[in-house]
Amino acid sequence: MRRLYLFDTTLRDGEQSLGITLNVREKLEIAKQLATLGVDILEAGFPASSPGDFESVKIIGREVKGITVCGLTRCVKKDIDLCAEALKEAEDPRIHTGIAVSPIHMEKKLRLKPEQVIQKAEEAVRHAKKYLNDVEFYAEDAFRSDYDFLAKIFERVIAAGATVVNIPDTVGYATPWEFGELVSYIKTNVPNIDRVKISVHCHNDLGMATANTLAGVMAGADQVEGTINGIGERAGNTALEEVIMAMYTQKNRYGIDLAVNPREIAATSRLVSSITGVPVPSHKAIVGTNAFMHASGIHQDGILKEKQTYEIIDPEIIGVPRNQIVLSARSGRHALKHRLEELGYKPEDSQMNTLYEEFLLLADKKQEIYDEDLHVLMGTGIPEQNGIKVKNISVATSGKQSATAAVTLEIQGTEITDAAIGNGPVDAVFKAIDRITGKEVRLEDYSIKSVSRGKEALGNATVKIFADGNYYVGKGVSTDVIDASAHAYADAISKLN
Ligand SMILES: CC(=O)SCCNC(=O)CCNC(=O)[C@H](O)C(C)(C)COP(=O)(O)OP(=O)(O)OC[C@H]1O[C@@H](n2cnc3c(N)ncnc32)[C@H](O)[C@@H]1OP(=O)(O)O
Ligand SMILES: CC(C)C(=O)C(=O)O
Ligand SMILES: [Mg+2]
Repeated sequence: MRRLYLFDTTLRDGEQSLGITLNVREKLEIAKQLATLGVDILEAGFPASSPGDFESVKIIGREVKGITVCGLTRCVKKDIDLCAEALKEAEDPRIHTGIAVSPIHMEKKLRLKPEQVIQKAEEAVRHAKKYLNDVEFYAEDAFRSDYDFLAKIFERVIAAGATVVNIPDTVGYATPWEFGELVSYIKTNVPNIDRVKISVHCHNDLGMATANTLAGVMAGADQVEGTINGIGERAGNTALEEVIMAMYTQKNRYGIDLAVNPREIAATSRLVSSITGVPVPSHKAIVGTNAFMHASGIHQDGILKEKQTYEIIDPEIIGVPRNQIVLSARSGRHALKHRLEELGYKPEDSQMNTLYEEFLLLADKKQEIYDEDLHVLMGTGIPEQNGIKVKNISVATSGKQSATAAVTLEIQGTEITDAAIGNGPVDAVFKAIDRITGKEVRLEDYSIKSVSRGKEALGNATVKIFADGNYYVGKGVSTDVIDASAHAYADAISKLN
């Protein structure tokens, strides 16, 4: 069996998605789940980018063990010094340094001659090696580079001590057969390439990131880079869950071994979506809510006769259980506990009474309780309301005219009420919250979607605000959309310093 290493960059390239800014606590929570999933390398951030990113890499390196923790740098000494400093307490640290190698990037962006680029690359790798042994070198925009030049720069960074060479298709321009050829070219034309690991890092601009990554693996790559749910710069990165399951379903055919636990895929996807505020499309491969649903009669008939007629993956393998018990207000604690355990939760007996009371309150409003409701009940997706709690809302609307909202918030133990007029009830509620908190924020995005099913489905509101030069995402869940929206807005504001 050939071992394939999984390099997760959800917290670095994934966080480069427009509008995502995660704080240290949020990044640490995702990092711990990625370690539970079993990725081999976790790229925690770009320490030179901001004090917040530095802190995240430092804390993840300190807290998350049993995994390689990596930080990104440019071929700039100051970036490398900061990265090494941030990784000081990591058990198994890696510096990921590199520079662009395509003619357009070297000439127009870096304004450097090819030989100067090689020198910077060598110096950066040598400098990083002063701090630690494991140094990965990325050749940004490798796919659009001159392959002889690419081979030359890899030869020189390997001589300087690189342990991994990364071949990125930075702008997602490759097709699978071309990308496979590139990896083969590097394998056969770079002296001493067998001393290092080859990594592939693909972007999804043409919708081919996963296909290109697999072509790279078939051509001999040892490591694949990607993000959970495929989030990332522009159209995103390779979705790691797709690579994992492509390998898993084809394990016997290709003889590739991974260290991951596929049962954690669904939970990891949910956590990343919930914390980043980036929804997973319902038809998304592997982790979309419809990925294991069968809608049309001929398919349903086939599935009932033999699951494998239309199902290439047993959903339980990725942690999506087949639902056998229908939960309602008539269910008891045993049924609730059984289903929660099937979903992967481990409720303590002492928690069950409170959980059951909350369950009954929800079940009285709904005919049926679905798994999505239970995830919300268990707190996955319900944000902590740090400091600001929504205590009461009353809204009056008059047809097409403006709406009035009175809102009571509890801020650090004190209840404050105020009212405002708005262009519709949600706007009125947000304006009342602004009056109470006195914060200057700009609403960037607002969406509400159902997170469960049925007439009384839970509404999941996501609010993105801009304040103090940063974006903040807040979430709120309730059977009442105005209430969910108010919680989401208060949650976003509570993240401001
Ligand atoms: C393909 C990728 O995903 S690469 C990673 C992208 N991630 C990021 O950019 C992280 C967020 N970025 C940042 O916080 C900032 O851009 C910083 C801290 C990295 C740099 O900020 P600044 O010093 O203000 O530079 P700015 O971003 O405006 O310009 C980039 C500079 O780095 C140079 N540069 C770009 N890539 C590299 C590299 N890999 N190695 C060396 N120099 C590089 C550019 O040529 C430019 O140099 P110049 O100022 O001499 O023209
Ligand atoms: C920094 C490198 C690895 C990158 O993200 C890219 O080239 O896409
Ligand atoms: Mg990238």
